[in-house]
Amino acid sequence: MSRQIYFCGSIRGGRQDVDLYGRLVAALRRYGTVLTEFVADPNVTDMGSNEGTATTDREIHDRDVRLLEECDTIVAEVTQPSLGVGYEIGRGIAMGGRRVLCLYRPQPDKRLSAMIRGLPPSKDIQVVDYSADSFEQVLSDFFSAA
Ligand SMILES: O=c1[nH]c(=O)n([C@H]2C[C@H](O)[C@@H](COP(=O)(O)O)O2)cc1CO
Repeated sequence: MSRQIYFCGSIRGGRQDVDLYGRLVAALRRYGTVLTEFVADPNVTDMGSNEGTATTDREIHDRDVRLLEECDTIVAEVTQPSLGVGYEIGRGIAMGGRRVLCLYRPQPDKRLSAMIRGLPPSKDIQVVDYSADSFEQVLSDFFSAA
């Protein structure tokens, strides 16, 4: 069976990076099935326009926890801070058995949360600094280490 990839990106935390999310999701499709393509949908706004099957916040939460249970790999773009993304990463790690790649674009005057940067690194849990032009190599390195 192909890899089941849960992609996380900010929605209500701000949609500044939605185009990059689209490029990441397109690249991730080469490595497996992306369960959360709606995160990269430019029609989904921070004020909550509907993104498919779930309409209420409870439905969104329950569907996403179910998808987290189904996935074997979590890839999170963590540059734009998002409560939901932080929750998904923590909950996914607590489930155990999932590989996790957090992607961060360093910027002046900002620091990534210690609760993400401080994750104990391993082959299966990585927090990587990257740029919008360099993610292909980062993804290739992460998935080839599986
Ligand atoms: O409408 C939604 N649909 C949805 O799937 N999410 C999930 C997936 C994203 O990786 C993450 C974004 O969280 P937040 O909205 O707090 O930035 O939460 C979050 C929302 C809105 O909070």
